Amino acid sequence: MKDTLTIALSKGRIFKDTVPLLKAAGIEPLDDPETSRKLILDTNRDDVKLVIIRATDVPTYVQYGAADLGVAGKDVLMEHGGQDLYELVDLQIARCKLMVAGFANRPLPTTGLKVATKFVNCTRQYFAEQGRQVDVIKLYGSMELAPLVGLADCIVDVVDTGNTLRANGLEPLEHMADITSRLIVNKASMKLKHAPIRELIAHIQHAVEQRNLA
Ligand SMILES: Nc1ncnc2c1ncn2[C@@H]1O[C@H](COP(=O)(O)OP(=O)(O)OP(=O)(O)O)[C@@H](O)[C@H]1O
Ligand SMILES: O=P(O)(O)OC[C@H]1O[C@H](OP(=O)(O)OP(=O)(O)O)[C@H](O)[C@@H]1O
Repeated sequence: MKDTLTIALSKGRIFKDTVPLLKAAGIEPLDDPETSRKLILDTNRDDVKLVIIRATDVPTYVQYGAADLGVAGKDVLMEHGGQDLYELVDLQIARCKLMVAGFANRPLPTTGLKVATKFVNCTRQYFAEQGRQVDVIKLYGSMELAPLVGLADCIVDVVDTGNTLRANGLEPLEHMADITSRLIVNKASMKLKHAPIRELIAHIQHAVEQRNLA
């Protein structure tokens, strides 16, 4: 019997940008997660299933082997820590930057700096490396609101066009990391299902290169 491969994806931009890469590997989902309520999607291949989960949960499913592979942003991977998984292909999708953002003409306090973010580990590490003492306030979304209502002096979040920051009177202040999404693989799956995973990776890698040439 053929090994089954389970691939973890999040709805929205990652799903949308991953579908063409999967198609190049001969894998086509039979449902659209934007319209279906199903969490496990069949594909045109009996041996490949997609599981649709929150972006932040993708590394966890892959770490524990509940999914063999997944697609996750580098921001999410840095925050997770990357235990028990390999980061194999930079898919160069969902490109953005992890940044510190705040009010343009208000210097950040040098002591007692309050930072609101969902990226608490990345944030602690970034400021600790610079010897800056911070209070990190964990949020789950809409970080931009925090400085506006005095919850924090600044935020750490991903920025693409900068429109969300601008719309809220904020600006990017410090660049922390360039972000793209990566294909990740569970370490045990990589050993046990080596051949089908290698084949899938080769197709996806090729599709990324072809897309970049176009
Ligand atoms: N505005 C953006 N432009 C480009 N890429 C982005 C943008 N926002 C987020 N990303 C990247 O896409 C990934 C998935 O983002 P998405 O918005 O689908 O999930 P999320 O809402 O951040 O996560 P969750 O649902 O788990 O809270 C992020 O981890 C990041 O790498
Ligand atoms: O610089 P911009 O182009 O404005 O993009 C940045 C915004 O994108 C992300 O949110 P997203 O659009 O994914 O919304 P969500 O995470 O709340 O779904 C992020 O949390 C920022 O709010």
